Amino acid sequence: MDWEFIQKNWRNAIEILILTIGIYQIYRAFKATRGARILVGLVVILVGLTGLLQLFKFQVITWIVTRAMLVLLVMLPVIFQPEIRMALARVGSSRWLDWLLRNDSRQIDLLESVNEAVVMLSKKRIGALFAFERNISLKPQQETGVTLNAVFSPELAMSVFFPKSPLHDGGMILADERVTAAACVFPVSQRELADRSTGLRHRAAMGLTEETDAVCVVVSEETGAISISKDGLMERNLGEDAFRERMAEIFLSNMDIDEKSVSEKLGTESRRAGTGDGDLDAD
Ligand SMILES: Nc1ncnc2c1ncn2[C@@H]1O[C@H](COP(=O)(O)OP(=O)(O)OP(=O)(O)O)[C@@H](O)[C@H]1O
Repeated sequence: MDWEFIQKNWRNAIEILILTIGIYQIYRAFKATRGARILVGLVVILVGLTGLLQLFKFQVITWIVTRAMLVLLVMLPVIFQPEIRMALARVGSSRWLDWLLRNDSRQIDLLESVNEAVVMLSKKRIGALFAFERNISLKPQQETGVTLNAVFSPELAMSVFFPKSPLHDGGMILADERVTAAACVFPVSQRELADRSTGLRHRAAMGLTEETDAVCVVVSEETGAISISKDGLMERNLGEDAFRERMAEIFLSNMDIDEKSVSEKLGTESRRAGTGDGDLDAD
């Protein structure tokens, strides 16, 4: 490799690198979504069709396919609207931007109340589903439930999810440090899950986090197990400490270390004052 070769080709190398990173990032953003399969299907059909047309040189079909591709190009943003929204939201919620848009202490307080509520629900084996709105609005899901617009408290969560309460069926949505609605219906994940026993509450959490950047917390009615769903994936059977740590990681990752230690302290104190009466069970 001589100097002249490098001088001639360095632009190409950078271009290839940018394209590779770009394509990989698009693949990563789409990977966990339902649109991924449609996209792979479309690419396979297009590559196959183009290969065949090059081989046989059918003029009329080539003309039709070229025009159809243009129409498809216009349709793509419509077909992939949820995936595109999610991909953009992921860019928007990257750690760098989070760092710029710091959280305040209200979020620490809310998180502590949520942790306390979830642990209480788990110990009493009361099934619950919480969704935390982030960058993508959960307005469509809110409209399926009952608007509350209330300050969150563990007592409110217990009352809402208490069996036979009028609002216990469905999920509670939290946005801007408030409870916006309860008894909301979330989209149920259609993914083939290895574990066929996964019930509707857990599937609804995964469905919502597949389609939006929300984070869901599920308390199993059957076992009391606590799970967190993010990006369409489910972290199951988190013990009390693991759950608190994971929540802090997700929601407070952009905070200063001393702010975090304040919240950890709060967590320890409220754990000592916990009102639950049983141990967590695994699924
Ligand atoms: N689409 C949905 N959106 C929100 N909540 C839902 C949805 N579908 C079901 N649920 C809630 O899940 C409850 C049924 O849970 P199911 O027993 O099927 O789930 P599960 O994941 O096995 O949970 P558990 O471990 O608590 O039994 C319903 O009573 C309802 O409150």
